[in-house]
Amino acid sequence: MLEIRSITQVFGGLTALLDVSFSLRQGEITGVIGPNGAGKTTLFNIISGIYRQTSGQIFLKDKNISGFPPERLARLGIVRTFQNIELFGQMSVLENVKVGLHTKSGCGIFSCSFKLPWHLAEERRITESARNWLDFCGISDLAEQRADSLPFGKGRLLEIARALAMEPQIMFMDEPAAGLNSRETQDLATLIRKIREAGITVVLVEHDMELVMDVCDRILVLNLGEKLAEGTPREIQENQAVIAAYLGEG
Ligand SMILES: Nc1ncnc2c1ncn2[C@@H]1O[C@H](COP(=O)(O)OP(=O)(O)OP(=O)(O)O)[C@@H](O)[C@H]1O
Repeated sequence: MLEIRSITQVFGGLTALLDVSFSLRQGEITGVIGPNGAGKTTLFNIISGIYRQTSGQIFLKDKNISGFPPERLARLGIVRTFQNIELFGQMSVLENVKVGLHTKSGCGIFSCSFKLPWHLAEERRITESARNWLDFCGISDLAEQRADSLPFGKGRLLEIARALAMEPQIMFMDEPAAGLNSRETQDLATLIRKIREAGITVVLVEHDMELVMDVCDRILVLNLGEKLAEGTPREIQENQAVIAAYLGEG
């Protein structure tokens, strides 16, 4: 469904990605792994419209989406979460999710404040939908709390709920397990599978190998900016080049 064709990214004299190609399959969880500096974040930043690649193209189904900015990609159903959680701290948990829904509905926060009948109905629909996504992520009991009062792990779940509220086709998650304890990481694995069951294609960059091997259907391995391997978790764990470059190091 999403196809990356020969992506190269050069920063000054440094080639961060060289001729990387791969395809995402609909409804699968794909992991992107590799040693520090392998180019994982750069690839994510290109696919999510933050960087413009030096060369190469990205296709969503048959549409060339190379160079589309993040808002336009979001409208096409491509959303991402960030490694550093970025919430509206003074707003409630529920309001944080509603912001994403307002952006999508065209019923802006200001126009909704006029409280015309259509807007009231729309506001109710948005609140209900936001509550459903909080429930989906297991944090509906925190709906009225201020976002900046949440423990770190719950903040991560809220960020995921907010991204899901955009109703993505593809969700990119940048190190979702970073900073989580082992219990929270297990719950995250359950949530990621649930996201796939909801029909959303998931891509994660992640250093937690246990999580990656546990949840991913396929894995892309980058090393020094190049594609080193691609395959199922078992194939990757048995791949000699991957063991030598990466998995063997621990
Ligand atoms: N904006 C930038 N300007 C210059 N060089 C950059 C920039 N972004 C990344 N790089 C370089 O590109 C290479 C790949 O970095 P990248 O952050 O994509 O790797 P990574 O696989 O995500 O690493 P990590 O696991 O440490 O996050 C590195 O050598 C990095 O220093």
